[in-house]
Amino acid sequence: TTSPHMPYMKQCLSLAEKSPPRPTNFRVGAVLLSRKDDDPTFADDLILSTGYTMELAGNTHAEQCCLSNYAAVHKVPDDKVGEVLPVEPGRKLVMYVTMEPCGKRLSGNTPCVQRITQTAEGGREGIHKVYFGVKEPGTFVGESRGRRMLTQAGIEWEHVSGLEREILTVAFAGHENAEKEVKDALEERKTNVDVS
Ligand SMILES: Nc1nc(=O)c(N)c(NC[C@H](O)[C@H](O)[C@H](O)COP(=O)(O)O)[nH]1
Ligand SMILES: [Zn+2]
Repeated sequence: TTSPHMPYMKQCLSLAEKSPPRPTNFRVGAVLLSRKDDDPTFADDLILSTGYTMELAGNTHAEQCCLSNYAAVHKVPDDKVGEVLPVEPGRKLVMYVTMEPCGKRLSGNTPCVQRITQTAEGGREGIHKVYFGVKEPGTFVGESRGRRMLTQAGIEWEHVSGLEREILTVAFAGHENAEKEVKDALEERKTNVDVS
């Protein structure tokens, strides 16, 4: 039996494939949903928003577009998205993303971990958990710190395994030596198997 997370990771991968290939970032896809507590088959999930890298104008990330799209629909600026995300007893906000959210961006733009943690404000929990399909490869920022920053902010995360090769192939598509970078990233995974 495949994990119940797999359909969402595949949806994120399809979103990532819409991203214009660039050598300066990764092609990533994200889905934000509301999930009922103790709902093992996720039968009552409600999808709230989706996003992919550079979907929105400028140098934008998938998670950033996912949150920005939701903010736009609710007519608030990006930094106020926490105020319009649903807060319902017995339900939690969950984000699926093909790649570990960034804790640092070479461009200096606000990292997605910060955008995710900012959804918790004014006593609202905000995003409760993040599922991602691969750790961020070392290409731009070396050892990735996103998942550790999520933990420090009290946000749960989990690595959904099984689509690493597909996710990395899409992510690196705009890079000079994409094939080698995918191979290296997969090797990197084999050496330090811990995704903690
Ligand atoms: N999780 C994630 N979603 C994305 O949509 C995306 N593009 C990245 N990419 C992470 C990578 O670290 C940054 O793309 C580089 O650090 C360059 O930074 P900019 O993207 O120019 O801000 N990571
Ligand atoms: Zn990011």
